Amino acid sequence: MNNNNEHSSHSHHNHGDMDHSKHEHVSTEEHGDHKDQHQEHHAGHDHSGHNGHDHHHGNFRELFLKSLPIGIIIMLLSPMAGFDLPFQFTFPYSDIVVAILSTILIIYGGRPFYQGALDEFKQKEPGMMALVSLGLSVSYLYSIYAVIITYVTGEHVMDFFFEFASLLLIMLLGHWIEMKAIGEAGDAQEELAKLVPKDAHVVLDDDSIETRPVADLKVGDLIRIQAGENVPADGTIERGESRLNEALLTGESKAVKKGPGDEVIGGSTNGEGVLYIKVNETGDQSFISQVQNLISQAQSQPSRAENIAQKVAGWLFYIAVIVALIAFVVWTLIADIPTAVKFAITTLVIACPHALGLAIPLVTARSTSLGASRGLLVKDRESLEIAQDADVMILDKTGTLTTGEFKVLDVELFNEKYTKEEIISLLAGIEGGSSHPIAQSIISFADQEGISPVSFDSIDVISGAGVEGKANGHQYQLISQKAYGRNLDMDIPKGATLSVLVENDDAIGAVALGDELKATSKKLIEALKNNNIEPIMATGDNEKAAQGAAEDLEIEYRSNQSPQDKYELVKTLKDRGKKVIMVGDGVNDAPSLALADVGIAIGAGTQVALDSADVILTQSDPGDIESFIELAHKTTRKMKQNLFWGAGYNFIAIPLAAGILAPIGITLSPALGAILMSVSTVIVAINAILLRLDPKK
Ligand SMILES: Nc1ncnc2c1ncn2[C@@H]1O[C@H](COP(=O)(O)OP(=O)(O)OP(=O)(O)O)[C@@H](O)[C@H]1O
Ligand SMILES: [Cu+]
Ligand SMILES: [Mg+2]
Repeated sequence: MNNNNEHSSHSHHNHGDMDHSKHEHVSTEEHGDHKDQHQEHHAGHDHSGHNGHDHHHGNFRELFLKSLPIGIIIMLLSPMAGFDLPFQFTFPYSDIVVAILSTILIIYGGRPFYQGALDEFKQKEPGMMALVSLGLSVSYLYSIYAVIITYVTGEHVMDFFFEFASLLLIMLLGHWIEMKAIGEAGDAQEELAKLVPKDAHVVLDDDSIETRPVADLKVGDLIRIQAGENVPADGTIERGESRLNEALLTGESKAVKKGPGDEVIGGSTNGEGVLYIKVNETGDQSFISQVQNLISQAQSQPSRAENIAQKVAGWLFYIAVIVALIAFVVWTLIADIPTAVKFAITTLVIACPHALGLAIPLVTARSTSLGASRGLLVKDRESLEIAQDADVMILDKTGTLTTGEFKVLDVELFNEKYTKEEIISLLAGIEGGSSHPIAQSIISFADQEGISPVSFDSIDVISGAGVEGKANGHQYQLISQKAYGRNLDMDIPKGATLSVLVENDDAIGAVALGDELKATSKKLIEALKNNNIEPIMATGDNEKAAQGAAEDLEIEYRSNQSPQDKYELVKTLKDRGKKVIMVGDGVNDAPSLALADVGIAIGAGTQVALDSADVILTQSDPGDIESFIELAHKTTRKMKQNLFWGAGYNFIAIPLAAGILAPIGITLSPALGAILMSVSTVIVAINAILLRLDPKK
């Protein structure tokens, strides 16, 4: 088992490359060469570290079931530790039969352990497989030696065939159970992969249907999705209406109603209706495989706790071997060689770097899949450990705490040259180049008024201030009042966001917009305060708008914050020794998201924000920030428990196995040692499975 080292050597920093037409889609795309390296590296050892046994060391279930009869015969024919138990019988030369059966058993049933040990030595990280192999080898070889001596000298020397057989059987059984328990902890990637059906029904030109493997789908294909089927690829609905469940992809548990023109994501579940969709993305480009990439990226970064666990697990092999040698020498001196061999074997077998090696990966696997099912994509695993003792959370206002769906409250004119319609047409035109929530709101407003946008020749975004562009030979800007820098002669509606339309440095119009708090914002602020995380709202919006929202939420705030100001704010707080979480959605939040100890990009944010963030919330629900904090707390707690258990177990088990309590009559047999070692791993796995999130309120 090489769980100890597979996450060690890579830390990928990939930058996504997203199709801007679908902001709700989170995507990352690795650079070609990177990806190859990644896969190559993992080809040798298993990727997730949770199913390595089946791949590398054979199928433990089958090995156990086939080894069982041989093992039982050996145990029946050989006296345990020299004592004849009532169910045992021997006959002349039965020890020769036992020796032959044991040889078959060690070759067949012992193979996975020796192979595992070989892998471990190749990677210069001997671990549990090496220990088990040593234990098996010592008991087997010593017993063969005992049989030979017995026949050569005629004097009976005690053998360990009983111990050898029981040890091997328990090891096989233990690993079979382990594998099952580990499997339960969940593999987010596998769960996602299961969502995509194998076949798709392609509608051909003559309207007939051909069922094709999903891998053969092409962009532009028209496919039919029957009621109740899963969607095979990302696409746009051409015909039909239905409710789709995207729970595993976006965390939205309610089915979403969709009809012609709406986009559907591969992997979501179709409800009652039959849908005809045109395929937009397939394979690597699809939303689901981008999410899978993200998860695998996160899983390839070792977390802090994991680093500790790996170090300790690395030492365990040497500790166990040294203690076993000491036990052997001491027991040879105070008792006899067979006793000494027994204690040495037990010591080798009981030391389980495995529990320690799995302690953290299992919790991570569990917490990643738990997070993903709530729409929390953790790109950087350490962020869970850091967020857990955060001091401050800086929240952006627009789109994070508020809906970002602005209502146009007022359009003001400052120059007789333009009519109101012309101003609105200019506003809508210039916003065509912006991805700011204000832009979408103004464009739909113009659309509703039946006003078509002016066509702009070029548009540039002025980060944190607005947009500028050229149309009809004129230079226009749509910027905040702060950026405009002069007073305006108008009554600004209370709490409104104001943007000024400027032509050649003169205001020709202004638009006042109103936004509302999201339903769960207030609850989030309360939850943060309860968790001793101080919330601060930092917004690029004007003082009045900021104050209004902050008063409703009862939080501290900073208004008129440029991207630079937000960055400075994070920096100042960090310099003061605070752990800072930053939550944002916009382009202008990217620098501070990257600087903060934990950067959370919320919902339909921009690609830049998604790239710089450590955590991505696929929905725009502030309640998910609460879930993230809860996940951080629970994950860290489980990690600590598992680490404590995995390390503490050895602390007690190794001396016990070496016979330290023999003077007061407590000793362990190799078989019991094997049981304890398996149990300790299963406990770690079960503890990880018990990681649950409270139901979303
Ligand atoms: N595309 C745009 N159209 C019109 N005005 C804009 C645009 N982008 C920015 N502005 C103006 O600049 C101000 C600051 O924008 P910025 O993006 O920094 O903050 P914000 O996103 O509104 O608020 P927050 O920081 O809370 O998200 C806005 O309040 C707005 O007046
Ligand atoms: Cu193990
Ligand atoms: Mg913003």
